Amino acid sequence: MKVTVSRKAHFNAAHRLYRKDWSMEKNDLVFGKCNNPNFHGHNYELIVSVTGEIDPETGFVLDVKILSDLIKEHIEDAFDHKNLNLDVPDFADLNPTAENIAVVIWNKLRNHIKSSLELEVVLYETPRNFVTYKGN
Ligand SMILES: Nc1nc2c(c(=O)[nH]1)N=C([C@H](O)[C@H](O)COP(=O)(O)OP(=O)(O)OP(=O)(O)O)CN2
Ligand SMILES: [Zn+2]
Repeated sequence: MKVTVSRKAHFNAAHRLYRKDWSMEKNDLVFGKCNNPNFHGHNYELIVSVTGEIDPETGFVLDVKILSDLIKEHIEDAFDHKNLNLDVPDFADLNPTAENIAVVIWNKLRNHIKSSLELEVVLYETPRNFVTYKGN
């Protein structure tokens, strides 16, 4: 019997969507207002879910405090109030789209959660736009 435990988190960050190897015109065409050279920001909402068997001794799939501490240390402290393009090395050469941010978050957390547990990341870039990554 598998159960899913989820934790919500939040970070505020700036970004610009563009490719360094494209002209301004092409970036404008593809990324529109998201290519603003002066950046723009989002209030990102993150839901991290872990699925697995309940430990019969503790009644936990994973102590949600452990999940909360992992998200704070590896995601919130790294991304909150940062410019993703300029301040976060993961995006030095990777466009900080919601898709890429979700994959980066998943990879950062995966190493710290035992492999028998499934991991899913849902990232809301705006209240209406969100992406999901489960590692495949
Ligand atoms: N597939 C993706 N498409 C877009 C992404 C993305 O990460 N993945 N990102 C953006 C921009 O970051 C943009 O800032 C999104 O904001 P906005 O268009 O303002 O958001 P909304 O759709 O919620 O606003 P509306 O008022 O509903 O237009 C664009 N595309
Ligand atoms: Zn944006």
